[in-house]
Amino acid sequence: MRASLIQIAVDEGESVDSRRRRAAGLVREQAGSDLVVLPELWTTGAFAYEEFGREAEPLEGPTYEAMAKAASEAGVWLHAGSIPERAASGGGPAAGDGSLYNTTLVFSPSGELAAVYRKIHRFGFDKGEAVLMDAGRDLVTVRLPGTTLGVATCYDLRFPELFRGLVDAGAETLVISAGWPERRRAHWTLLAQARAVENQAFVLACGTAGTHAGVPQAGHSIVVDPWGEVLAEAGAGEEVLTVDLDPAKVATTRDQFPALKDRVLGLEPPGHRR
Ligand SMILES: NC(=O)CCC(=O)C(=O)O
Repeated sequence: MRASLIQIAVDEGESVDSRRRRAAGLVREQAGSDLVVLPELWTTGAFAYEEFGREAEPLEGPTYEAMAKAASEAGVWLHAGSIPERAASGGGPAAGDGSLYNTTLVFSPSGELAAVYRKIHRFGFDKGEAVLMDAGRDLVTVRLPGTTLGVATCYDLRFPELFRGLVDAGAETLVISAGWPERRRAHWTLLAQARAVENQAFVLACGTAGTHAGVPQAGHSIVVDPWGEVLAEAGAGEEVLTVDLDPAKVATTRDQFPALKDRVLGLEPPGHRR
């Protein structure tokens, strides 16, 4: 399976329309790959909080249209990163007409919508995304020929229980789209490897390059195999990271080193038994 991670630069000098056209062109250039991945909130920038409401789109808005078309023209499975989605109804904290979500779209090679994932862990503590957007509730997996994707977004990477839930639902390839800042790049690399090792799964983590809202982005998109080996890692700038994976490696790793079978579930809290 050939996967291409498009680490697009999200700089303030470029309009959303221009970046959308450029992203579609980059997806089309990946014809021949099986799976193409874009990062989190690449239309606005993950830290451009003021843009979220202004640039929010309905699910089937301009980014959906452009990405569905690009997926079918390239003939690839497309994890189209995420968009600020204004849901048709709801009424989230700062949403106005409807709730805002950080929403991932996945398209099949014929351009059909295959999955929608709304980010569960919102970043910012008591500001930014955490107050502007609503939280998704549902884990999402997507069956591809040869592997099952488990979908997660950026800050989700810090929450191992989400990934265990995806593995329990059959995920073998964990795809994380992100807008991770340079300041915490060491966490990004470490956590990507940890999620691969503990879940004995491939990790495809695609971030952004550039600087928006004064936040330099880490880049360094990374692909890790189920043994924790880094198969490929991008630099800091805009780049397409392409890697060939053998999906069967998940089963062989889990058979040869069956640590997942040794899980002990339902542990009691301290002091429960006297
Ligand atoms: N967009 C995000 O979720 C940022 C996450 C982040 O910066 C971190 O976890 O650190």
